[in-house]
Amino acid sequence: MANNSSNGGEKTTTKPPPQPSPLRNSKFFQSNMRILVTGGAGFIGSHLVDKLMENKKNEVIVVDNFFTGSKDNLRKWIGHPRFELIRHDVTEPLLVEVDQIYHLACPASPIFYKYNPVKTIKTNVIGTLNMLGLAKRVGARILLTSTSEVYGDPLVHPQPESYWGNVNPIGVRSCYDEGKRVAETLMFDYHRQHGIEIRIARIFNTYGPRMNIDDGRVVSNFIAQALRDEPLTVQLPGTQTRSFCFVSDMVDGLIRLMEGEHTGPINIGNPGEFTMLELAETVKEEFGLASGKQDQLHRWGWGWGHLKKYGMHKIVIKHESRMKLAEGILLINPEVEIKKVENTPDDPRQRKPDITKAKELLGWEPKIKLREGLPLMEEDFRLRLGVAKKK
Ligand SMILES: NC(=O)c1ccc[n+]([C@@H]2O[C@H](COP(=O)([O-])OP(=O)(O)OC[C@H]3O[C@@H](n4cnc5c(N)ncnc54)[C@H](O)[C@@H]3O)[C@@H](O)[C@H]2O)c1
Ligand SMILES: O=C(O)[C@H]1O[C@H](OP(=O)(O)OP(=O)(O)OC[C@H]2O[C@@H](n3ccc(=O)[nH]c3=O)[C@H](O)[C@@H]2O)[C@H](O)[C@@H](O)[C@@H]1O
Repeated sequence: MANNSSNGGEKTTTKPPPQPSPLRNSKFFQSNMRILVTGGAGFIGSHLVDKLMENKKNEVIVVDNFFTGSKDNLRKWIGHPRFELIRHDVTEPLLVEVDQIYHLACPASPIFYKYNPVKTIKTNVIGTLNMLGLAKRVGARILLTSTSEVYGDPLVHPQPESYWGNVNPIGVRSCYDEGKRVAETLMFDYHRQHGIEIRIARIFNTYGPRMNIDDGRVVSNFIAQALRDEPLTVQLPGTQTRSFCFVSDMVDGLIRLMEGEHTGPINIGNPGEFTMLELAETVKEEFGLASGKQDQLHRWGWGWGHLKKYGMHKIVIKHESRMKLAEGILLINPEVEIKKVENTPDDPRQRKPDITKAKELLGWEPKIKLREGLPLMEEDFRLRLGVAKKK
């Protein structure tokens, strides 16, 4: 579409979208989808690589600077003929022939992204610019893992994608929150100006195996503290809420978004909302007893829900815990303390995704509840911490 600038300057025309490489129709392309995963050595990225590699038609290239990720997360793929790992910082240009780009490179834990805020915003802005430039050059479809932090400390609850957010532009979290907002802006500008195929996922709090044990995020903190018999540190006020999505559900959502026909942004998260105090209590309950508490109670003919209804479940937990402690099969001390500690500035007070779009446009919704996901993460942490189950 031509448009005349108001001062009679040069006519500007929007270039036609780049045609996919003619090689795309070659037998080779049809037999192999080449996928770049930036940040693929990280928590979500390494689970995404596992899933992508299950498809024998996929070739996966991971680039990562190992700031928060680890080669250990990818050890089972190193040396595999359809897999390549490149140490590369996305703030530097990259040249690889690929068909799809999952752009996950960015430290996710507040402790890490606040450690070097200038680098964090460079990664989000320059890193995303470099990946968009690559997508334009090779005609690749690109997915950005954005975040619920683009809503800031939301005044609308739950958060739909149409909500523009309530973000502090100069706070200690702005490197990440505003960095991701600019990344989204760049994605849409390349889409409108150059016809790049884009996909934007707004990821909500995700947890699961392979999270960094000491990366400071709440679920990893509580589980590591519980296993080390340390107090669970609830940051004030403790009534702030989050909604937690298990990593396998998250990966499923990302792949559906990439393979689908919608640019997004689309919220991907679990609408199950908890306060931090409730989360701490859940960790205590779930880990205060080894598995089998449900069978034990059913043997007694008591339904867990029945007990909870009359508030008796806490008495049973204490009783059961003391029994199992004696039997030496307790995972943690059920009396582990919950300690309230100071919080950091601009911590959002509430967060819950409206996932209507994900359901309707991607046919996706999370399957794993928090009480099902936590034990899967506890097993991973126990093994990595070398905390043997007592029986
Ligand atoms: N986990 C969550 O709860 C969550 C929530 C919302 C959004 N996200 C987003 O999802 C993505 C992955 O998050 P995660 O939880 O796996 O985090 P993570 O920190 O485990 O993984 C990020 C990966 O990116 C790499 N990386 C960071 N900066 C880089 C750079 N400049 N160049 C190359 N590699 C770089 C890290 O080394 C790491 O391997 C991030 O973009 C994050 O913002 C995560
Ligand atoms: O889902 C999201 O979009 C965001 O979720 C997290 O950000 P945040 O929710 O701040 O993550 P946590 O550090 O896990 O904090 C969650 C809540 O737990 C509290 N918290 C944290 C740690 C702790 O030990 N105790 C505790 O109560 C925090 O104050 C906060 O209210 C991720 O770190 C971000 O990368 C991501 O973008």
